[in-house]
Amino acid sequence: MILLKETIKRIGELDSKAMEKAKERVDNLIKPPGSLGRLEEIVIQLAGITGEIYPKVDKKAVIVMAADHGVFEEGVVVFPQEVTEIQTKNMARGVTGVCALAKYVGADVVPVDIGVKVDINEPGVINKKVKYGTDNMAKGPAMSREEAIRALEVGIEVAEEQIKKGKNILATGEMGICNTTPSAAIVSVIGGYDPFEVTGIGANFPVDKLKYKAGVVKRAIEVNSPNPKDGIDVLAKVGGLEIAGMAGVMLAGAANRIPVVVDGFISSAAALIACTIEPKTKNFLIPSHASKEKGAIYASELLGLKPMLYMDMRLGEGTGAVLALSLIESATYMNNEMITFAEAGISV
Ligand SMILES: O=C(O)c1ccc[n+]([C@@H]2O[C@H](COP(=O)([O-])O)[C@@H](O)[C@H]2O)c1
Ligand SMILES: Cc1cc2nc[nH]c2cc1C
Repeated sequence: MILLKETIKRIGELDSKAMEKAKERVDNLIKPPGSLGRLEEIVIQLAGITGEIYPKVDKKAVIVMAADHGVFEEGVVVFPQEVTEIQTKNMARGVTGVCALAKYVGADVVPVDIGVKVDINEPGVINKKVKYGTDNMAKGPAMSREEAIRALEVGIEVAEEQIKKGKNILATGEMGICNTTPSAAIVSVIGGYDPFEVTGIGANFPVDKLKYKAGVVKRAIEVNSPNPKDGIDVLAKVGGLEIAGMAGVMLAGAANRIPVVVDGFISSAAALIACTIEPKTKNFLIPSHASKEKGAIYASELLGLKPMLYMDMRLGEGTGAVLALSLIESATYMNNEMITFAEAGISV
C-alpha cells in the first residue's frame, strides 16, 4: 500500500510552460500551423509530460500483463483457458502478434505473469504472480482489496524497472482468456452503462450468445455492488489481475512523467481504473487504436481519449499500442528535423 500511495502522491500536472514553448515551435515549423494535426498535439502533450521542448520517445517497451479469470467457469468464452499460459510463454519467445509488431517498431516486449492459473517456467517471463487467477466474480469478489493493491503495485514495480533501464515511453498490453468480461463490468460500473451495451464478442464469442455473456456481467455487478467512485473496489470486485497490473503501469508512468500508450478495450478498462484512482493520470496517457470490441468506444469516450488508428483490430496484447508508438515517435521526428519559417527565410 505504501508504494501505491507514494506513487499516486507523485502524480503532478502537465508542464504548461513547456507546452506553450512546444506549441510555439510546432506552429513555426515550415507548414501551415495545424496541418500536421494529431502529430502536433502529440509533441505538445509530450512536452507537457516530460518538460522538454524536444521530447524523445526512442526507448520503447510494451509491458504485457498475463492472468487468468475465475469467471471462465461461467462459459463466456470459446477458447480454452490454457491459451493464456501458452501465449504468455510465446511472449518471451517473440512469436506473438505483439512481438511481431514490436520487432518492427523497435520496442521491447516485457511479459509478466501477474496471475496465470499455473506456474509459468519460461525464461524471459517475469514472475510477479499475485494469485493463481481471480475468483469467479459472478459468485463473489474477483480478488481481495489487498490482492488488488498488490497487483497495482506489481505494475508500478515493473514500470519503474523499465524506466530505470532508460525507457522513455511505455505501452500496455495483456493476455488473459476471459478478460473482456471483467473489462465490460468495469466500463459498465464506472460509466453507468447497461452491461448489454458494453459487452462484446471478445475472442470470437458467438454473437447470438452475447445476451448470456452480458447477463454474467450484470450478475457479477449485482452480486458485488462495486463502488464506482472507488477504483480499487471496482478492480477487486469485478476486475482482473492483468487489468490491475496495467493500471499500475499507468500510475507509475504518470508519477515518473513518462508517457503511457493505452492499447485496446482491456487496456482502456485499466485506464478507467487508474483515472478513477487518480484523475491526473489521464494527462500522461496516449490513446492508440479504436478496438473493434463493442464496449471500446464507450471506454474511449469515458476516458476522453480519442483513438488515433482505425484498423478494425481487436487482438489486445498491446498490438495497437505498439503501432501507435511508431506514430508517436514520428511526431518527435517532425519536431526535431523540420526547419522553421524563419530558418527558411520566410516571414509570416
Ligand atoms: O484489447 C482488445 O481490444 C481486445 C478485444 C478482444 C479480445 N482481446 C483479447 O482476447 C482475450 C479476451 O477475449 P475473451 O473472449 O477471452 O474475453 C484476451 O487475451 C485479450 O487480449 C482483446
Ligand atoms: C489465440 C489467441 C491469442 C490472443 N492474444 C490475445 N488474446 C488472445 C486470444 C486467443 C484465443
